[in-house]
Amino acid sequence: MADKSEFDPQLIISHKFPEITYSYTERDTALYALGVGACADDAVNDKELKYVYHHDGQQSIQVLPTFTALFSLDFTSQLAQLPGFQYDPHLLLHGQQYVEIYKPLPSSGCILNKATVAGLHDKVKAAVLEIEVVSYEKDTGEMLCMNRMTVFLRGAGGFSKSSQPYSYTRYLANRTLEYKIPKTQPFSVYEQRTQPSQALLYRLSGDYNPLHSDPAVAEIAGFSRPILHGLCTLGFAVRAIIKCVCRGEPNMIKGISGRFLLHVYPGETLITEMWLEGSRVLYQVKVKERNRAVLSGFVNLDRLSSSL
Ligand SMILES: CCCCCCC[C@@H](O)CC(=O)SCCNC(=O)CCNC(=O)[C@H](O)C(C)(C)COP(=O)(O)OP(=O)(O)OC[C@H]1O[C@@H](n2cnc3c(N)ncnc32)[C@H](O)[C@@H]1OP(=O)(O)O
Repeated sequence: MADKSEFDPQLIISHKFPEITYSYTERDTALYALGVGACADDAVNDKELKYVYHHDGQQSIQVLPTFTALFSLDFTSQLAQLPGFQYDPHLLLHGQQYVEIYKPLPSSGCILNKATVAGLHDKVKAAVLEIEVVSYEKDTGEMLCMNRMTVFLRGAGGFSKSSQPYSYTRYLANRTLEYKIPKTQPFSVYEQRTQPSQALLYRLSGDYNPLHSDPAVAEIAGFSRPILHGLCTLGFAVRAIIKCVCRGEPNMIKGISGRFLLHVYPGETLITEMWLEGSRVLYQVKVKERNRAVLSGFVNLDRLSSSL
C-alpha cells in the first residue's frame, strides 16, 4: 500500500520529465504491426502486407497510426522518479489513451519526446495520473503527434488533504472528447481472434511490463493469468476501423481515443463495433467469450467518403 503522507499533488503536477529520444527502424514498425494482429488472417493475400513488407513496389512500409502510442512508453520508468508520488507498480493499469496525429509517421526515424503531467485525480480507491507526451521529428523539429496516457493506480488514492477529492486536468482547448456509444445497429462489425501468444509478441515492441508475461506477477495484480496490453487491444480496434471504414488507408486517422473498461486475456476474440458520426467513428470492443465490453472510444478522420 502506498504511503499517502509522501504524496504531494503540487510537486507531482509541476514536475518536468527529462526529454527522451526514441529511434526506430522498419523492423520495429513491422514487428509492431504483427503484434497488433496485422496479417494474422491471411499472411499472403492480406491487404495488410503493406505494414510489414515493401509490397507492390512501395518505397517504405506503411505505419499504423497506433504506433505513435509507443512514444509515450519510455516514460513508464520515469514514474518511479516522480517526486511526491507513491504507488505500487504491480497495481498499475492502463486506463485511457488519447492520440493526435499531425503528419503521417515515417517508417523509421528518430523522435524527440517531451512529457509533462497533464492530470492527477484522487478516486479514493485509486489515483488517476495523466501524462502528456508531445513528439517531434529530431532532424526537422516538426511536431508529429501528441499522446495523453492515463494510468489507473489501484491503492494509491485517498491522498487529498481536504474533504474534496483532489482533481486537476490541463484542459485541451477546442476538442470534443466526450462520446456516447449509440444503442443503434453498428455501421460495421469486425471479429478478430487474438493469439494465446499475443502479449508475448506485442511486448517486443517495448512494453515489457511483466503483468503481460509472468503468471506470478499477474496473480499479485489480481488476474488468473497474464493479460493483454491495453495498447495491443487498441491496435486491434483501430486496424478494424482502417479495414472497415477507411478502406485500408491508415493516414485517414488523425485522432484516437480509447478507454480500457476491462482486461483482455490473450487468446480471446475481439469484436469491434463501429458507428459513424460525421467525421468521427465511435467504437466499442467486446470480448466474445465473456460477452463483456473491454474498450470504447472514438477515432477522428480527416475525411469520410460520402459514398460510405
Ligand atoms: C507513462 C505511463 C505509462 C503506462 C503504461 C501502461 C502499462 C501497460 O503495460 C499496462 C496495461 O496495459 S494494463 C491492461 C489494460 N488496462 C486494463 O485492462 C484496465 C481495464 N479496466 C479496468 O479494469 C477497470 O475499468 C478499472 C480497474 C480501471 C476501473 O474500474 P473500477 O475500479 O470498477 O472503477 P469505477 O468504480 O468504475 O470508477 C472509479 C473512478 O475511476 C474512473 N475510472 C474508471 N475506469 C477508468 C479508466 N479506465 N481510466 C480512467 N479513469 C477511470 C471513473 O470515472 C471513476 O471516477 P468518478 O468516480 O470520478 O466517476
